[in-house]
Amino acid sequence: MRIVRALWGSTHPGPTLVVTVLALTLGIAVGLELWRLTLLALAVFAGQVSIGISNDALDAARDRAVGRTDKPLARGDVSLRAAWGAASVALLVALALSAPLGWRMLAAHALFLGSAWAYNAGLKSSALSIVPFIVSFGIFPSLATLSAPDPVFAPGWAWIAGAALGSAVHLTNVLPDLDDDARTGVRGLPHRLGARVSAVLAASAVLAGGIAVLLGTSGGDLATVSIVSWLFFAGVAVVAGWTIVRALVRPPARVLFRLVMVAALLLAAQLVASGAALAE
Ligand SMILES: CC(C)=CCC/C(C)=C/CC/C(C)=C/COP(=O)(O)OP(=O)(O)O
Repeated sequence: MRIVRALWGSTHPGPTLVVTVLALTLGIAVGLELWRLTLLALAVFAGQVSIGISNDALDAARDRAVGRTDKPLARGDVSLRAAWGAASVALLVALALSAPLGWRMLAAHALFLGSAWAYNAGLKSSALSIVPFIVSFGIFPSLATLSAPDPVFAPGWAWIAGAALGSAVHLTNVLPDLDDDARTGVRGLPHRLGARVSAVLAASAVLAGGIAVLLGTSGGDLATVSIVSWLFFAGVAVVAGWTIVRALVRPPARVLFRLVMVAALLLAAQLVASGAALAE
């Protein structure tokens, strides 16, 4: 039980659940039948487990060096061997569950996972650290549309919204860890840009993503945008705008991280609210 709890704690439970729920809601929005929806959600969940645990396994020595007590592997609650075993099994399960949904979905999910594992394996410490987030989250809406009986890639605006969401997640996820990372030599793009520029870029990306959804779903005719989509977009615009102003006029603080996360969640909700347009 202790091992299972430690492994679960190493999956990055928050992002694992959020990404799984996002896949599920996009699947519902594009009208997948129950068995397809179930496979999609379980495959994405297993993939997230593999990404999260392998990330902590690769970071264990660094996390121990800076005394990260929030990391079960750094605390020694579970062995590295068990972690690698769990991450490998989860990866295989993710691919095996994707296969019945068709080879296109399998290939897209393999790209999503390969890009995320490449981040864990070293890209996180380079100036290209944002690329896996652009690639993985860019293709993410297509995991739902490619799971349909008539598989299609999601439209361009959904790729833009996904990539914007991924960029914002990366640029802000590392903000609270900037000092620890500097001590252990992790220098990704946000470390090079600094907290203020990263927060402004993240909020701008979310805003651009919101505009892409608004224009994309309506084909440029804003009169056809539903009231729900407008409300989510208004939320995105207000929170992102506030974040940008706050980052520019006051010293960077943890509140920026929370603000960008709220704006990113509103963008995800806007994307899901416009989900029916994904399958058109
Ligand atoms: C990479 C990628 C495209 C993932 C897509 C899905 C996603 C958001 C997974 C969350 C787990 C993760 C790799 C967090 C970043 O770790 P970190 O090492 O930067 O930070 P940490 O200190 O929280 O582990």
